[in-house]
Amino acid sequence: MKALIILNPSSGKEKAKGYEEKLVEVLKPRYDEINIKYTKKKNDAKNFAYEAANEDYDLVISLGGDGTVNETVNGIAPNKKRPALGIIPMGTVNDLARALDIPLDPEEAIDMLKDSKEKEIDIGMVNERYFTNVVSVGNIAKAVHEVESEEKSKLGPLAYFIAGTKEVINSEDFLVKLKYENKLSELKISLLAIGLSGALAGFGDFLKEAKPDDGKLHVLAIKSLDIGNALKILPSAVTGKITESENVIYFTTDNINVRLVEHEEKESDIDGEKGPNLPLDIKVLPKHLKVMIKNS
Ligand SMILES: Nc1ncnc2c1ncn2[C@@H]1O[C@H](COP(=O)(O)OP(=O)(O)OP(=O)(O)O)[C@@H](O)[C@H]1O
Repeated sequence: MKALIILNPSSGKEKAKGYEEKLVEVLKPRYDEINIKYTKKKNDAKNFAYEAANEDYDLVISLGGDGTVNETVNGIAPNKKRPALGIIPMGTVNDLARALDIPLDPEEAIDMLKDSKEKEIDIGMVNERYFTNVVSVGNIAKAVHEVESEEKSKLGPLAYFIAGTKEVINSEDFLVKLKYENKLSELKISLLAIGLSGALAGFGDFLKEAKPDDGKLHVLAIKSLDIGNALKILPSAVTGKITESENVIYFTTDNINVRLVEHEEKESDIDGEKGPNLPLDIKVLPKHLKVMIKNS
């Protein structure tokens, strides 16, 4: 068994390297070959993961923040034979770790690997890129990623929603054309989020219906929002019933095309990073990625 650790020395306020030794010790009983590669710049993690898949590695561990996880997934995903992904979260948001209940404390995440199992999860493809959590159009995702971690752990989904709501209210509506499963709809909205799991942009249990391996894209569109109807949505968001709210359109599909009707340009956000401008072609790749999770 072969494992590769992709370590971003700049992650987690440059603390990532401090976890290297412990991680190697924990992997030793299960893996007879363990290698470490350090990233220096953009796309290193993606290239290292791609090479590892072609060199028959069984496991690739991302020791870094969400940027490193995203690149690692983008390196693993295009291959026929795909190593499992391990996540030692060193970021501020750690979306995928949150969604899969992987400990957010790096020490605990390393300890988890002593007794872990592989889980196959869906990932998505948007234009030529892979994503693990959510593609959004509108200002909400940016806002969500700006919420302080302390606020997050105290308030949970509520903190995200409040941050998001502020941005949604301040953002301009836009007209989109959605094409999915032979249906065509034109909507005036202030936010569109297309996600794989319930942790839409870190919303925790925001969408109770969504499971990381249900083979579906969960499409959530919020119609024009003012303070009044934002406050109406709030209680349903906290209880995970946002889809029942009258200002929200929610459906599932396995692929969708999103284009603008009036605006000339609008950019997307993919898993908290800048994505391509619209139009977007999005599809789900069911159970395409194996991730190490708690064995319980
Ligand atoms: N040795 C390095 N020094 C500085 N930057 C690096 C190095 N290696 C990779 N990077 C850059 O680090 C970024 C990814 O950082 P990281 O994995 O910490 O994600 P993040 O999204 O910044 O995390 P978060 O915002 O959650 O803390 C990428 O843009 C990559 O180009």
